Amino acid sequence: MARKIALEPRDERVVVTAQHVTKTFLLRHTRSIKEAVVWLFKGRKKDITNEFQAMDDVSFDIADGESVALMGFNGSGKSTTLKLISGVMHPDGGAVGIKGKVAGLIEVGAGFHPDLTGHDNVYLNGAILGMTKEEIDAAYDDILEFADIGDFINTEVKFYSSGMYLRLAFSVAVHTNPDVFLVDEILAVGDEPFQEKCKALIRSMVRDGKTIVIVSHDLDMVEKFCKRGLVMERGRLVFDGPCDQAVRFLRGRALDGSEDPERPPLSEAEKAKRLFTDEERAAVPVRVRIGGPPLTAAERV
Ligand SMILES: Nc1ncnc2c1ncn2[C@@H]1O[C@H](COP(=O)(O)OP(=O)(O)OP(=O)(O)O)[C@@H](O)[C@H]1O
Repeated sequence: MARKIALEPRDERVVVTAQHVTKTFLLRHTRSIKEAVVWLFKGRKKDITNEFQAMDDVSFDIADGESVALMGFNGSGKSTTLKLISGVMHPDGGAVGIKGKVAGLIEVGAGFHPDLTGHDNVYLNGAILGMTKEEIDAAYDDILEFADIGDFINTEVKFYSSGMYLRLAFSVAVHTNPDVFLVDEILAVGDEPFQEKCKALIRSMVRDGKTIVIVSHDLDMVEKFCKRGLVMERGRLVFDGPCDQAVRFLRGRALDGSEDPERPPLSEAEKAKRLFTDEERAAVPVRVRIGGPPLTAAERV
């Protein structure tokens, strides 16, 4: 469970809040025995581990019924953010608050036991996600129908393909009827018909006003599904606004390479190819403060 904090009474519609969240990972460097001996004899000068800040003072609120896309380049901190919301990970600093039941697909098969059959895992996973036995009994046929894995339901899940895992895990998660539904990129391992089925389901959830947070690199898809977009960059939240603007912002970053600290300044020809002019960037507000004075997109670029 995520650390519970008192949600600000200023807006009771808020169902997820992240306040000044930081998360640091310890990176261990593997060394050969020879390198380790040299390291010992040289007085253990350089640390054998170093820290990596995956989330750096990230704050946002998500209101009931919002559909939010969490975007950014590889390693920007999206999955870590989702894990903190789901409660499988805790922040080092700041706080994450959740109102209601959270479920979704963060890692395919997380919560599945490899030696149990699909059937037994439905009950195990359903219980982990907060369902009672009666609720699972009532939803069981629907779970099976949506997963559509036939007789494999009676096979141990260690023999499943990754797509079968996804089908069953997604189906259980959906049928827990969560208040906040989280979806990570993992839809990618399903075949096309199943992906379409999931997308149709997500679309209907959005229509029904369910709170959804989607992490995806499929910008066309998230633009269709989500009203709001958050863009992360090296552990920081750099954009929070309408999803179409967030997608343009991210594509602009990809084109002008401005997220790469090693990159030399842009040539005039490269600048001409950018989606956003400097004036347009200045006009796009960054709604979430990242500490310090209020920012505009132009100041961040
Ligand atoms: N358990 C962990 N231990 C060490 N480092 C980690 C751990 N989990 C994530 N990281 C690091 O934190 C950073 C952010 O990872 P995260 O998975 O949140 O990024 P992401 O934006 O989801 O990336 P991608 O688009 O590639 O999935 C990465 O550099 C990653 O290597």
